[in-house]
Amino acid sequence: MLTVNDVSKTFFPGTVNERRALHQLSLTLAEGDFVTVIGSNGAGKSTLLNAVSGRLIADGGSIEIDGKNVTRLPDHRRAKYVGRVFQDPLAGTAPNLTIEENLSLAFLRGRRRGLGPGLGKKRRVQFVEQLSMLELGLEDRLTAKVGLLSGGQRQALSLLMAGFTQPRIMLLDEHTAALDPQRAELVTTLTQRIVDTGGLTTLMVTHNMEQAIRLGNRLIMMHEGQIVYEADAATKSSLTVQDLLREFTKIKGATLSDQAFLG
Ligand SMILES: Nc1ncnc2c1ncn2[C@@H]1O[C@H](COP(=O)(O)OP(=O)(O)OP(=O)(O)O)[C@@H](O)[C@H]1O
Repeated sequence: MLTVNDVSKTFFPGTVNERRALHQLSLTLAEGDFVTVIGSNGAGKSTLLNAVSGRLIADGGSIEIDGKNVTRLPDHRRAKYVGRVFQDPLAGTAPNLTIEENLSLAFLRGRRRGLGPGLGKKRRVQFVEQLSMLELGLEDRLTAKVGLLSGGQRQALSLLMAGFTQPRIMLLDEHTAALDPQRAELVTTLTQRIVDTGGLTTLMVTHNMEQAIRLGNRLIMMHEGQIVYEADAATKSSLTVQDLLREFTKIKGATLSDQAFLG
C-alpha cells in the first residue's frame, strides 16, 4: 500500500544550517496497517509524513502509494490518495465556512473544486450520518461556522474530513497534542473508530508512548532520520512504556520525548 524506499531529505545542504532530516529510510505498510511513530524531537517524524504527503519532495529514494510512484508528485497531485490531520486544530478546517461547507470541500478533495455540487440533499444526509458518529452534536449544527467550534470539535471534524474520501493513506501528525487530556482522549477514540470503520492504512506520529502502544498494529521509533526500533503486532501487544524507554536509552545520548511522562 505504502512503500518508502531509501528516502533521504537534507535541509540547507552544504551550509552551516545543514539538517539531515531523513537518512535512507525504508518503510512498507500493508493495506490496513496502522503504524504509530515515536521518537526524539527533530528525529524526522514530520519530515517523513511531509515526504509521503508531497508537501516536501525527497532528495533521494522513492515513495509508492498503491503501487503508483508518487516520489516527484507535488502535494496537490497526491491529495486524492492522502488524508492528513495536523497538530494545530486550526490547520485542517476553514473557520469562515460552515460545517457542511467544510465537509463539502473535503468530499470534493482531489476532484474539481467548488462548493455548489457538494451541498445536495443526499450529500447533506450523508454528512449528518458521518457527524453523528462523532457524538458531539455537530450534526445539528451543519450551518454553524467552524470558527465557533472548540479545538477538540475542530480536530474531530478534521479527522472526519480527512477520512471522508477513504484516502489510500491517512497521516496523523501529533493530532491530539494540542488538546486538553479529556479532548485528546475523545479524539484518540474517534481516531480508532474512523480508522477501523474505513479500514484506513495509517501513519500516526505521537509523543505519547502509551497512546503509541495502545493504538495501531505496528510501532516504529525514529532517531536522526532513521528507524531505530520496530515492533510488529505480536511484539506490540505485550509492549510497555518501560520497554520503549529501555529501547531508547540504547541510543546513546538520546532522550525520548514523551508527553505522558512530561505530564
Ligand atoms: N522546513 C524545514 N527547514 C529546515 N529544517 C527543517 C525543516 N523541517 C524540519 N527541519 C529539520 O529537520 C529535522 C527533522 O525535523 P522534523 O520536524 O521532521 O522532526 P520531528 O521528529 O517531527 O520533531 P518534533 O517531534 O520536534 O516535531 C530537524 O533538525 C528540523 O530542524
